[in-house]
Amino acid sequence: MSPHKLTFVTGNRMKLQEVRAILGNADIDLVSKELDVPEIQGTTEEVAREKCRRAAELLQGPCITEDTALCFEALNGLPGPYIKFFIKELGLDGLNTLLQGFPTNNAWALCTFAYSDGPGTEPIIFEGRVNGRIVPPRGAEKFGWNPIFEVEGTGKTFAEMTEEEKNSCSHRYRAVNMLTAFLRKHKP
Ligand SMILES: O=c1nc[nH]c2c1ncn2[C@H]1C[C@H](O)[C@@H](COP(=O)(O)OP(=O)(O)OP(=O)(O)O)O1
Ligand SMILES: [Mg+2]
Repeated sequence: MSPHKLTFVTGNRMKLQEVRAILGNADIDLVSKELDVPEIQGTTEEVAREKCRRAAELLQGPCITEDTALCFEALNGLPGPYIKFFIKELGLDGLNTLLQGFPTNNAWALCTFAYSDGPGTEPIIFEGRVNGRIVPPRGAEKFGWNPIFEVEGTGKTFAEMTEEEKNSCSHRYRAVNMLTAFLRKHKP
């Protein structure tokens, strides 16, 4: 059987690297397209859906996109899909300061993949979630909020894990598995 060709539209090389590692030798030929697709405001699902619709329009073909949210329990799920702007303006220390005075630093990481069959079709959504808490930065500052997200039950931030460790328990790992299960079943 020939591998399933899939175009992943993202401007983030770290995401691409992780998705490739998670896919490993799954029967998927991942092609990447580095486009910066405009992102709307809304719930994580709305943001993810619209991002994929716009990517499919730009590409004029089928594609997948991914949107990552970091959600603080104390803030009812914010910053959520807006985490990128919060990191840019506040930094990792600032995100810790933000939670001072709140009773909990519980958080969850949410990865939302969207699959589109092409322009004009409704994207299908796959979510992966991991619980944890926001802590002062620990580990290498290589990728986004990795140093401040301590994964529940591990005592480690994502930045303190090896790539293999992170890729076998992450929000992204869980979402990719749902996507590949769908593709195997519905797009053989
Ligand atoms: O596993 C992760 N561990 C740590 N940080 C992460 C992770 N995954 C995304 N991130 C960061 C990147 C960006 O600051 C924000 C998500 O924003 P998000 O719009 O989904 O990503 P992006 O704009 O970098 O790439 P894309 O072109 O796919 O939208 O959280
Ligand atoms: Mg983005």
